Amino acid sequence: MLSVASLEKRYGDAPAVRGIDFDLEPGDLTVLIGRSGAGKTTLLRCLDGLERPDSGTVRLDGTRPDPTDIALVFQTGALIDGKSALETVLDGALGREPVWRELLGWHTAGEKRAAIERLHAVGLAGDAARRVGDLSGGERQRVGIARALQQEPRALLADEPVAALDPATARSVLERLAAVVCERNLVGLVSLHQPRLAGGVADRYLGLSDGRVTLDAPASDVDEARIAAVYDD
Ligand SMILES: Nc1ncnc2c1ncn2[C@@H]1O[C@H](COP(=O)(O)OP(=O)(O)OP(=O)(O)O)[C@@H](O)[C@H]1O
Repeated sequence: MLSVASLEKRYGDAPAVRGIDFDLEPGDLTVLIGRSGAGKTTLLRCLDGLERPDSGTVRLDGTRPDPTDIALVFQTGALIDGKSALETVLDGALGREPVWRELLGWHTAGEKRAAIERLHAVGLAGDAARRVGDLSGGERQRVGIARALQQEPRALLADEPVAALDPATARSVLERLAAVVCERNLVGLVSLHQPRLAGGVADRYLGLSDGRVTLDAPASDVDEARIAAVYDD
């Protein structure tokens, strides 16, 4: 379980997130919603360790997470166009393999097998050799998810991973995310600009308004009015 308690992050004097408390169960995909500036990215970056919170705690199953325990997928995938899909996924093992091996691009047979399996999990097994720069937006995002899985995280976070995609492609990427979170029993937390896309894939909703949690409920208890209230606050 990912447990967040009393999390606060300020930029200068301005609080970006404050008094954040929640628990997320593995196997569930939680959709993080809130207006622009509500603090979604800041929260995800604090969970991933890219930002240091001013106060509060983040725990995975009761202990402080290791750097590789929590993976974050970015909006544009943050991929290098010239690399193949397979090479990109292999990069996800950075931090788990010796630095010299990463620098030389040497990977063990086991890592390569695992990377192919992760491409398979996101529906791209046949695209391992393709240049990332030649892939569609949805395929790139799925490579980004496979790379995050290669990190062997216990929690998979994504910051607006489908913002640049058309609705049908966005939906299929979210369905893949939900599937890998469920199959691998990961904690899943994904921020979305369009909450409508979450219907049917979200197990839980977490809503932020002005840096505070104003919605934390299973999807079965959340209707359009509760979602709208997060944006009205
Ligand atoms: N590096 C930074 N320096 C100063 N202020 C920041 C920084 N990053 C975020 N903020 C501020 O913190 C608040 C929360 O921003 P954040 O990016 O977390 O919101 P968000 O919900 O992700 O917004 P969006 O949906 O537009 O991406 C905003 O007021 C923002 O201006």
